[in-house]
This record gives sequence, structure tokens and C-alpha cells, in this order.
Amino acid sequence: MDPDRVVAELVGMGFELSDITDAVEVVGPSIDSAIDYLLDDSRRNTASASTSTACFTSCADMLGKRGSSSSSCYAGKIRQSSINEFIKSESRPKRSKTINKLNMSQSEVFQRDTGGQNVHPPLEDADLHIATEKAISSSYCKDEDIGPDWQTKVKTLLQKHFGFPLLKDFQKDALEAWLSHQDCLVLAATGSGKSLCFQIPALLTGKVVIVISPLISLMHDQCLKLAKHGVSACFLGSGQTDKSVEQKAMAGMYSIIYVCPETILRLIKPLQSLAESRGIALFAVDEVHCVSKWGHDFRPDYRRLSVLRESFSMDTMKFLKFDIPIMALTATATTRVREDILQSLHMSKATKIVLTSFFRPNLRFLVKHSKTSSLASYKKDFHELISIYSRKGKSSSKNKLMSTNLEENSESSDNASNGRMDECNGINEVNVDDVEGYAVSDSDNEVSSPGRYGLDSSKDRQLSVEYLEDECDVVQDVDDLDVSCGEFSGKLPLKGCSGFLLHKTPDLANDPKERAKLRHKPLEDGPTIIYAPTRKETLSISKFLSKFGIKAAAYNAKEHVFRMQNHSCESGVKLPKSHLRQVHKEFHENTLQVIVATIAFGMGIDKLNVRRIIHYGWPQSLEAYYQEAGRAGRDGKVAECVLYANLSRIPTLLPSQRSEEQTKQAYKMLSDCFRYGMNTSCCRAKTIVEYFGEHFLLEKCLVCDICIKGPPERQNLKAEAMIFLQVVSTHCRNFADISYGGYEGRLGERPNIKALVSRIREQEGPVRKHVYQGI
Ligand SMILES: Nc1ncnc2c1ncn2[C@@H]1O[C@H](COP(=O)(O)OP(=O)(O)OP(=O)(O)O)[C@@H](O)[C@H]1O
Ligand SMILES: [Mg+2]
Repeated sequence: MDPDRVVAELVGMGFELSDITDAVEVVGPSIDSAIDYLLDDSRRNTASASTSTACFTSCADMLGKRGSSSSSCYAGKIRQSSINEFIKSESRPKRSKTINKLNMSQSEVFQRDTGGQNVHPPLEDADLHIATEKAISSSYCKDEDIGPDWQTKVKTLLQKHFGFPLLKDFQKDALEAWLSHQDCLVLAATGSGKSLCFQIPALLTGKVVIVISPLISLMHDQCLKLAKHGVSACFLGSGQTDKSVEQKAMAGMYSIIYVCPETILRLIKPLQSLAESRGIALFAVDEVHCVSKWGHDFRPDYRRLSVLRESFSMDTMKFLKFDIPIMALTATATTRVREDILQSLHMSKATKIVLTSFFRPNLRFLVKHSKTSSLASYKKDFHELISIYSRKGKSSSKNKLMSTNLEENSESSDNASNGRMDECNGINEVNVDDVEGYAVSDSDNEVSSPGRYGLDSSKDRQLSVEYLEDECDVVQDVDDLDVSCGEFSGKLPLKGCSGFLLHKTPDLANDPKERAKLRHKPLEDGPTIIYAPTRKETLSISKFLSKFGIKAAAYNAKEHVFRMQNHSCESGVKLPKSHLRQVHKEFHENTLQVIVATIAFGMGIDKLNVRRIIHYGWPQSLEAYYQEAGRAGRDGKVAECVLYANLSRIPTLLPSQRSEEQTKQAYKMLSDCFRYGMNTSCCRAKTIVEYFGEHFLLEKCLVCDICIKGPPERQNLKAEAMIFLQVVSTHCRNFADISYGGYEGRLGERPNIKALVSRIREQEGPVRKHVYQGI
């Protein structure tokens, strides 16, 4: 094997250059023998008696490098040292070409070595030299190169790898915190570019960045993207079947390692070794709201991540000169969640909080009333969507077909409005009550028991919790996507083909004139994501849309994907989970027009041109809603977020395993979301950002349904209120006790709403007269 290649690979694995050259001299150009040699402590100990400190200093001076192992050290160890040490890089001796050549970034090595696909494809010598030369001219910075002009270096890296001219201010702030070894909590809107905050440190230092992330699909997407941008990355999780990826990751062969929280807890020891060898620049905890049980996606294993602080601190690892910084990132955290994050992760008291506005100026928020339960609702609600996509891709005959089908369908509306869909229309039976067995109380702190709101009055509407749990993707599983390959080698984009065009947007955020223009601006082409509460509904809606020629696919966490294209019905087909990957792929390649998904789809998914996010049914919280809605318009162009919900019905909590405390919290969040939907007077964007504790500087967004329509005409409903209160107080004898819990506890029965309503109706005449007299 070519010695250069052996050396390059071993450098990539994190071994020290001087040790490698020793090894290659002794055992020859064989990776295996060199590794054996490097790992054979005793042999190497006898070869040198120098102390690690002495060697560290001298090697550093000699190589212009910050760290080195000594012969008495654990072979290949690179000492973790302060980034500030490298700020003095100016005065370091110039490295010889040979040293540069051998000290190439691991990412660069892999970029060439793997050709973007395989780990060790045969390389011709000439190729290797090209790779090596390329590495020499690479703009990757080594640790020792970070200096006061780091921003210039970052700029170069940004342009080279991502095609962006500048860091955003909040990215700069987060990086500054990391450079001074501070922990950092980054709270920035969906799609604002949080990932870059933890990706840059890997490029800047040559150390590894460990990213804790909740979903395989998210890790997969990010790795794929990084590979396109010339950064080697891999992901590890229980779904990772290729064990060699983990071994290679722990040997320092990837610049960025994505790992799910469950797995990282198992990897603490190997990661400590990695910190000693190649070095760990940063632990990034992405989607960190999952840490908190006050958040919307609580994952118990996220809470156990405090182990990171304990295991990677100076106290535990004596060679560290500072605790390895933790950077926690999310787009949806209320103030309570933020506090919980800081505490749970044991982040330092000096944690820097980088906060940007949660406001997404290019998103138009709308709420529409819909039963969301029947074919009739589908027809009414998706009519526009169907015509948009039909206009785009279909011939006029298809349109004709569509209108014919709509007419046909309307004939069956009786059936549909009963919550059943006619099989001949190709629609599965859907009943909104399938998922309504729980209810939220009006009061924030009140917890209602299952079935409180009369659904159980009709037995056929009642469903078992088992069914519901099977039907809803409530608790997310990390293995949401089956992937056979978890490693991605960096391959720099060709010039002009980065796929990341910068869209210069006008100052949408503040300029009222610009904002007003957005009101009725037609949406550009791009896909739509429809979020439905149950798996069954994802299937029935996608099937419905497919009937009209829309390229739609269902996506849920169950092991099947139901797809229909061009009217070819594949009803009942069960596909393996790996097909979810296919849906992801087609979505990213713009082959699909609509994805109908449960919450299993989307967290952190970064697709620029999603034009519409439709929630078809109540979300479980405003946090979840805003995060899912945030998948829209990431290119900065106008996009729409529509919530279709049954405004005449209290939303229901989807079943999940929760403690009593969590249930209370879940109801509280659901009820906040209900208020958002019911609100008719306050700008939607303002409601949302203020929910996250931000003071909304604009009085209104000018583009949501409420800003456009204005609040409804004010009516004096005092008379009606009086009637209601009088009837209720008569009915319940002691009105002061009419909290639902108190009422039920006292009388052992539920309030009979029907009886109350008919009493109100009966008494309306005389009471009304009485009331009006009193006014
Ligand atoms: N400095 C920058 N200049 C221009 N565009 C950027 C910059 N940084 C990131 N972006 C773009 O922002 C988009 C969103 O990035 P990213 O996925 O990191 O968002 P996010 O904040 O993590 O969102 P989410 O909360 O949804 O996960 C990416 O497509 C990226 O191209
Ligand atoms: Mg993200």
C-alpha cells in the first residue's frame, strides 16, 4: 500500500503524525501493522522515555500543532487543549510541505478516499497525490490556526462548503461562546440555521463534533447534506445495523457524529477515548426541548444527557484544560422549558443564551373551521390544493376528471358526513371520533378523564386505548427511518451546483409596505405537508388526493406506506419501513407534491421550498404546531400555514404513556393551542411568538387571517351570558362548585350538557325578557 495513503488514513483516525511516521518506518506501509504498532504501548514505551508534557511541547513546536502524544503516552493521543492556545498561531514556525501534506484534514481524506460512497475504494497513487495536494490547499482550518481572525476563516469555510457569504449574527454569537469554551443555549426560529452553529466547529478545529439528535430521519438528512458539502459525518443509533460505522466513528474517522440520546449513554467510554485522541470540539444537543417534560416532545433519555457534563469535564478527564462545551439548540422553548434545559443538562452557570426572534416574517398563518372528519370535509378543504396541483401538472382532461369525481363524491356526502367513506370512492372509513376519547378542560389546571365530553354516550364511538395508541404517532421513536447506511463522506459541491441559492428577500420583518405586499402574494411552486393526527387519516387523505392525480404519499411511523399515483390504487399494500426512506428521497427530489404525515415526519427536516403546511386536526401544543409549521418557507419566500380544526369541539389529547404530572402539562399545552385556534382578535404571529415569551415588536404581522379580516364585529352577549349562568346555577343548585372536577366528585356524574342546553332554550324567552329589563 502506498505509504502516503497509510499515513493519511492513520491521521484521519486521530493518531499523531510523529507516531505514525515512526510506525510506518518500523513496520512498513500496512495500516493493520501500523495500528498494531501504535497500540502496542509497551514496545513504544521502551522506544522512548520522554514524558508526555515534554513531548507535547516539543512536538507542538516542531509541528506547529497544539498537541502530540509522547512515546510514553497512550499511542495516538492528541491532547485536548484550550482553543485559545491556538490563537498564538502567528508566531508558530511554518510547517513544511511534508507536514502539511500529512496533516491533512480527515474530512478531506475521506472526501477523496470514499468518492462519496464506499469507505475504502482502491485509490491510485496519482489520486492520492491529488487528494493530498487538495488537502494542502484546503481552507479547512486546523485547531492551531484558529486565531483572532477566526471570522475570516469561518467566512472562507462558509463559502467553500455551504456557499453562504456570511454568518448570521446569532451564529456568530454561538460560535463566540464556543470559542471561549462557554456552554451555549441557542433559541432561534425554525429554519434560521442553527445547525451551522455546531457544524462550523468541526471544520474549524479538525476535532469531532458530537450531535445528539432525536430522530434517525433527521440525522440521515443532515449527514446527507453535510456529505454534499464536503464534510464527513455519520449517525449512530439503535437503528444503525452496520457496527463498523460505530467503530470508525469512535476511531475519529468522521468530523461530525450524530447520535441519538439512547446510544450516547452507552458510548461514554469510547467517546472519552475519542476526546483524548482526535479531540471533541463540542457536544451539540439539537432539538433540546426534548429534554423537558414541560416541552412538547419529551424524551426521557434526553434528561440523562447531564452525563455529558460529568464525563467530559476537567475534573473527570485530567488532560482537559476546559470542560468540553455543550451547545443546546431549539426553535421551540418557552421560558419554563429553557430553565429546565439548563438545569437538566447541568449546563454551566456561565451559559450564554443566544436568542433570536421566533417570528418568521414570510409565513402566513390561517385557521379554518372544518370537521376534518369526512369526505365532505376533504372535498371542501382540499379543493383548492387539488386545483393548484392539477393546474401545475395535469392536463385539462384530468381537471375534468377531477370535477367529475368531485361531483360523484358529493353524491355520497350523506355517507361521508356520517363519518364513513364509501369504499367505491377509494376512501377508507374515517371517523374523527376514532381519536377522540380524551378531552381538555377549559381550565388550564383541570385534567379531564377519558371520555368526559360525552363521546362515550354513544358506544360505537368509543375506542380502546390500545387501538388509539396503535393508531397515533404520539411518542416518537428514534428509529423512525430504516436506513442501511449511516456514514456519509464529504464530497464538495461542484462550483455553481451547491443547490443553496441565496434568496435575497426584502426586509419582510419590519417594513409594513413590504409586509402588506405579502398578503395576497401567490405562492410559488413547491410541495405541501399535511399533518394529520392518526395514521389512518394519513392514508385516507393521501388516497383522496391521489385520486385527483396529485402525487401524494402517506408517511407515518407504522411499517407501511400507502401510496397512490395516477389513480393506480394499491389499497392495502403493506410496505417495509425502509420505504419511508423512499418517501423522504422523493420529497427532497421534488417528485412528491404532497406528503400526508403524522408528527413522525418533519422535525428538523430542512427542505427549502415547502410552500404549505396544513394541519388537519388540532395539534397537541403550540410548540408542536409552530415547529411543524416552521417546515414551510425556509427559502424565505412566502408560505402558508393553515390549521383546519373543528372549532366547535374541544380538542382531544392523543393517547400516550404519561405520568399524572405530564398529563396535566399535556392538557395545559393542548388548551393553549385551542385558544390559539379560537382566538379571533389577536394577530396569529403575535400570539405565537408571545407564547414563547418574546415581546412582539410589530403590533401585527399584517398577513395572517386575523390581520387581513380584522377581528369580528363586537357583539353584546351579556344577555346570553346571563341566561347561561342562571340556567346553570339553577340546574346545579350550588353554582360555586361547578368546576368539572368538583361537580363530578360531588355528584358522581357528569354535567348533562344536553339537558342544560335544552333548559337554556326553554327559558330563553322569559329569562331574556327579565335580563333585558335588568340592563
Ligand atoms: N449563514 C447563513 N446564510 C444563509 N443561509 C443559511 C445560513 N445558515 C444557514 N442557512 C440556511 O438555513 C437553512 C436552515 O438551516 P437549519 O436546518 O440549520 O435550520 P434550523 O435552525 O436547524 O431549523 P429547525 O429548527 O427547523 O431544525 C438551511 O437550508 C441553510 O441553508
Ligand atoms: Mg435544526
